[in-house]
Amino acid sequence: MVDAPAGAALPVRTVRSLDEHAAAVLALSGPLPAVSVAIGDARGRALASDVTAAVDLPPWDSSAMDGYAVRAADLRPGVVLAVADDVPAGDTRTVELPAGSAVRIMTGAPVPSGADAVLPVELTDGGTSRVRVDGGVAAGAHVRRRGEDVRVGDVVLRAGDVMGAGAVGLLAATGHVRVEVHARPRVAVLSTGSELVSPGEPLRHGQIHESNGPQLAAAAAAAGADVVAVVAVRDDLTAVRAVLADLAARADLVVTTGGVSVGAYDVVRDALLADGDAELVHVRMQPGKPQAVGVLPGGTPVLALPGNPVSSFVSFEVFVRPLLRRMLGARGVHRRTFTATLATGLRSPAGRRQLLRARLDWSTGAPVAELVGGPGSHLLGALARADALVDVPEDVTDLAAGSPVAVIDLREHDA
Ligand SMILES: Nc1nc2c(c(=O)[nH]1)N[C@H]1C(S)=C(S)[C@@H](COP(=O)(O)OP(=O)(O)OC[C@H]3O[C@@H](n4cnc5c(N)ncnc54)[C@H](O)[C@@H]3O)O[C@H]1N2
Ligand code: MOO
Repeated sequence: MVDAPAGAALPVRTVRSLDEHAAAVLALSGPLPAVSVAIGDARGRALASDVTAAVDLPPWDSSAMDGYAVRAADLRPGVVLAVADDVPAGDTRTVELPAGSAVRIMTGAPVPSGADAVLPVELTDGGTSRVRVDGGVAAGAHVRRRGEDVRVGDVVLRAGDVMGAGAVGLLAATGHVRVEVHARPRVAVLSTGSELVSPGEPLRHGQIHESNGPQLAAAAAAAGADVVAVVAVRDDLTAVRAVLADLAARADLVVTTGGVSVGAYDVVRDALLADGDAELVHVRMQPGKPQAVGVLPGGTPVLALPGNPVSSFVSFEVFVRPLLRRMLGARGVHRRTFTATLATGLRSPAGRRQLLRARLDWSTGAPVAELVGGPGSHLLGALARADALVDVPEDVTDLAAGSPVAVIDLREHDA
């Protein structure tokens, strides 16, 4: 289906649903090539290959308590055992437990051979040469067996896992110094508009501060990208073409905002049609209707988002972020979604899937979505408060307070 604006000599647009456009965007790239990184730099990266354990965890039978390594059968209340040795954590000797005695041991120290349990110090008089037993424990008590957690050769992390703090700890514990991950996508952000001035500069009538660039750069970095450029240019076709060519040469993905609609000075649209292999799209969504997708000369993918700040924010979430996650090599590229209860009623345009900013209230235990900021795509004031997007299907025009709604969770999660 195409959308040809009446009267004007404007280029035709492909009309698509949000899901159709998201699929077209995801087709732009697969995961980037593998690189090796130190485990200290692995957080937020996706593994390019499975990781196997290089050691057992625990690597040897280990005490879970401060106390005495014993044979459980020797324990009777009131019995006194000779303390044959003292094994602190870090003791690398191979110690043996003589018959009828105890070895003082600390948490994390290797259990002497011959011992089958650790008697916590609280169940004794704490003696250092002789120890009085005040209670008993069963065989196996407080002993962490070699390999009970992880065995050498076990696959502990899989290709496509995005590593959080837990994964980094596991890599270190299982003996890894470096891991193979996918390269971070290098992203260049281009804002267009002659009305844009840098934050901090005084505003003349007709001017606004450039906010999409910093906003998208922050979102891309949070998604795991390496933001290599954040540039703003005037609505000048020659300048936009030159900047796009420069950015294409240094990035794996170029993201633009503004100038993609039907205006007389919508220069991104014109630059992409002049130089790129790109498609102008009318997406049946609100906000985010005008989009373009394609490749720049040299093959660098380009996504052109609408200029309204909320439109670019939402478009990033549903189009750019999944592509970045795919390039990063993540197995799951989409945000978590779940059902929440709508706090207030809403209306939505027929034939456009609406994504409304919301704040989730968890105070009752189940999520309640409170809309923030209104439907206008210029309403930045409440954007920082939004931690979810309420997802209203194309054919739904009215929802009453208390209705169940699908929400996209915007909060960051590891993995
Ligand atoms: N006649 C029509 N006009 C418009 C239509 C339409 O279908 N017919 N669609 C509207 C919709 S929906 C959107 S969304 C916008 C998108 O247009 P552009 O992508 O060409 O964006 P601009 O016109 O350049 O800017 C829109 C708006 O956003 C502000 N802006 C742009 N860049 C930035 C930035 N980097 N930082 C902050 N704010 C920015 C800009 O000043 C405008 O106010 O088109 C509608 N029009
Ligand atoms: O699609 Mo525009 O993004 O509705 O405001």
